[in-house]
Amino acid sequence: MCGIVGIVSSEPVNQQIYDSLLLLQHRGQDSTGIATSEDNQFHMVKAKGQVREAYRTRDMRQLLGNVGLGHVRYATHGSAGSEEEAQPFYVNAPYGIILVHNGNLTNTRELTAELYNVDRRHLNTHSDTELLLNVLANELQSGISGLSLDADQVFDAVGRLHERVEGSYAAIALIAGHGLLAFRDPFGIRPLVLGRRELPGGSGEEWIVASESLVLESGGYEVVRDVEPGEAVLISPDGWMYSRQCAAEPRLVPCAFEYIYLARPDSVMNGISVYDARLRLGNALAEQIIAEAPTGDIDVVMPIPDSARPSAMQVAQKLGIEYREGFFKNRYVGRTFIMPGQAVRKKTVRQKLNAMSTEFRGKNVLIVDDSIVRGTTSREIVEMARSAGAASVTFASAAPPVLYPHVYGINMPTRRELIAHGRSLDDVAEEIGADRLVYQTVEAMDRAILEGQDRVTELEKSCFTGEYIAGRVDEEYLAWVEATQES
Ligand SMILES: O=P(O)(O)OC[C@H]1O[C@H](OP(=O)(O)OP(=O)(O)O)[C@H](O)[C@@H]1O
Ligand SMILES: NC(=O)CC[C@H](N)C(=O)O
Ligand SMILES: [Mg+2]
Repeated sequence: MCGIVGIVSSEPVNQQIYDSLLLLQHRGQDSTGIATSEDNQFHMVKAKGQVREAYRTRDMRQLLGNVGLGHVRYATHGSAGSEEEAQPFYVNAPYGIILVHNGNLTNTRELTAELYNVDRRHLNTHSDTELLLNVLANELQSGISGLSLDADQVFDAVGRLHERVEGSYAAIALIAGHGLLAFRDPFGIRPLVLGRRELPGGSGEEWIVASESLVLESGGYEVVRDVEPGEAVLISPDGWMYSRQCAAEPRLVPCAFEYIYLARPDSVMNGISVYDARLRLGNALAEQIIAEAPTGDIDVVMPIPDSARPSAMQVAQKLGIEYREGFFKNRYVGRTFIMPGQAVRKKTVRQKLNAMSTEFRGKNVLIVDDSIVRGTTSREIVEMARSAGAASVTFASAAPPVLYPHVYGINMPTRRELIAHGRSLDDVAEEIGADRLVYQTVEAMDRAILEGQDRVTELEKSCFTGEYIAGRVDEEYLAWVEATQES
């Protein structure tokens, strides 16, 4: 999962893009990049690591221009450690295009072959984003004659891109001299939101597109709306906004994992508040706990910081059991799950969380997490709770068991790494060392996330059900991913 942002202004955008990326850091920690456009010249800086350490003052000074975009990467295709695969990506024709992408393409093998054999395009990395950019460039190139490019030609090109590309993609591109283009895949799996603000003193207006609404709010932008699934939005360098539905059959099916774990709680996605969804997941989980596990002996409910807090609060309230914070987090350590490599994830859980023994000694604790994926966190946490003196540990997950790979932008590509895959509830409890284990059901998760609105009626939840909505994702594909991707 990555974070993306693009801004069109009548003032320099470098600082605003930097600030926006800081707010999106929770979506990707592997690498980051910013590109700006000044007249017809692009400036670009990319680096490994997090936003704070990636940019120097001299880099920021170089990023001139009133139009720009930025990216924080959490690799799902190719290599997390590769500087060359850090985004944005650039092609020089037609016009010059720079692109950032959140999502994961699934027909990369077919696209790689087509782009070389038919379109005669050179690919220099293993990144799926480079494929997406080259398809866009190719479709733009094939739809123009002469020098001019109008909004309809751009939207036609995005329409042809939708026909060629499978998987998930929310993308933002700069087209030299023509402004900023943003588009979302026909299922709207990954988020993208559009905002606007008046510049102080009536000196014009600015447009922004970003992965999460909190970026807009923090920058003082009015949230205009989500970019629709399949839709493309083009904002000219002088601030004119054009939009069109470019997909033949758009259908909004956003990723459930955004609401469960990935997004910041203070964001609203597709009309659903992430925080409210997490509260409702907590309510539903409490009902499940009541139905499945005797709670009479439980002394305290505890969250695993940070993402589980809203759900854990509701569990405690619904069960009428005291809510306590027993795990403390080192705020200087990033999110564990989105780090590349299992060894570093495992080591980091210990560095990140510490169990305070006074809160555990002799107590029967109910620990709530938003999800159990590889079990890296839960295994360590249960062990820490026991060493801190817990009498018993009940573990509850606000998400259902993760049984299948996620191929649409969350890096859980192989079945063997998923702790619940091929294991019964009791086996998983034993694996993580818990006395009791309770999972949310898929139906209850659906209801909890979707409640209270009618805009979203279905969620992308293949990692729980094994049903993949976009592209050909079958046994052969999953086996190929398992054999080739880093996990
Ligand atoms: O079963 P696992 O493979 O360990 O994955 C699940 C865990 O990873 C995430 O936490 P993370 O530390 O990434 O972020 P957070 O601080 O936002 O909770 C998530 O909140 C779970 O705690
Ligand atoms: N998490 C993402 O959105 C990743 C984008 C792209 N697939 C990459 O690996 O760079
Ligand atoms: Mg967590």
